[in-house]
Amino acid sequence: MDDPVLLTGAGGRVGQAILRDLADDYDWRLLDREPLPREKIPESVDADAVYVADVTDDEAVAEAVDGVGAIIHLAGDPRPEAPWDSVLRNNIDGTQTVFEAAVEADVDKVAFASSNHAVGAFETDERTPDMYRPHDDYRLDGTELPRPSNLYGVSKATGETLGRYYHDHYDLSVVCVRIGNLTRGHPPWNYERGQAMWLSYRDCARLFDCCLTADYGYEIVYGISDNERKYYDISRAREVLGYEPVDNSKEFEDHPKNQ
Ligand SMILES: NC(=O)C1=CN([C@@H]2O[C@H](COP(=O)(O)OP(=O)(O)OC[C@H]3O[C@@H](n4cnc5c(N)ncnc54)[C@H](O)[C@@H]3O)[C@@H](O)[C@H]2O)C=CC1
Ligand SMILES: O=C1O[C@H](COP(=O)(O)O)[C@@H](O)[C@H](O)[C@H]1O
Repeated sequence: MDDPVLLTGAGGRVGQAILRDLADDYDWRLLDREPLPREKIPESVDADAVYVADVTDDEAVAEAVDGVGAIIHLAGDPRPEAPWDSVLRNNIDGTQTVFEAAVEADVDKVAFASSNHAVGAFETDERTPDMYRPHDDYRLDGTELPRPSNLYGVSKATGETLGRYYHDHYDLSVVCVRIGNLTRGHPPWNYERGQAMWLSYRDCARLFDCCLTADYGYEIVYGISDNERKYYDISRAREVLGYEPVDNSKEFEDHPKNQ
């Protein structure tokens, strides 16, 4: 990808995981509604490539998108318990604004940060906790319909559907990454669900790197590390995107904080 890449929500956890490993690999433009402190901006990024803007501001988004080849769209309210007015504005309206700006500016591809919470209601009382354990072979693979856990999950499922619309009607390449649980350094302690859907920082960067370099039409993939415990099948991410995760939450299983 020689053209600039816009990263929305650049100051957050996922954005910083991506920039930590890919700062020098792309010509980044960074957008966040909060001013980014110096330590969150890679040295390779000029000040005029940093946009302080809300993703619901269509004029500001159009300016940031002009001339980019791809967008990684992360900005939004990430709280599973977020109220409807917030996810409606930040996640649904903001995502539609980004997709619309992308087609207006003739952008090639958009990687959209969806979530495990778009499908959290598959985790029924009958299936849990077994589905979080290595012996269990229950899998979601991205072909299933959404079954959101909460209104935040509804907003992520809506973002996926917006992506489908902009792909089908405007030929925009769209990949929706149902991100699991991103934590730095180690998986969440004493949390089987979180360990089954752990996404390490370096695997997060590897996955979004693939989203920028691979060819695809419309895809929904799961964003987790190569965990032994899992209920998400990452074959599609491997096959279509070339994703090769290197971490596995099992490596931390005997850590004292897990006992
Ligand atoms: N961290 C995780 O484990 C997971 C994250 N995700 C998704 O990934 C994305 C990023 O999540 P995190 O980095 O964890 O969240 P975060 O809260 O650390 O970062 C989000 C960033 O987006 C910015 N932002 C929020 N609303 C905005 C708006 N309306 N306009 C412009 N900027 C705005 C915030 O200022 C913040 O810097 C979110 O869409 C979240 O739903 C999905 C699944 C798991
Ligand atoms: O979508 C998200 O999912 C992760 C994991 O969910 P949790 O309910 O197991 O914590 C969450 O940590 C993150 O904030 C959220 O954006």
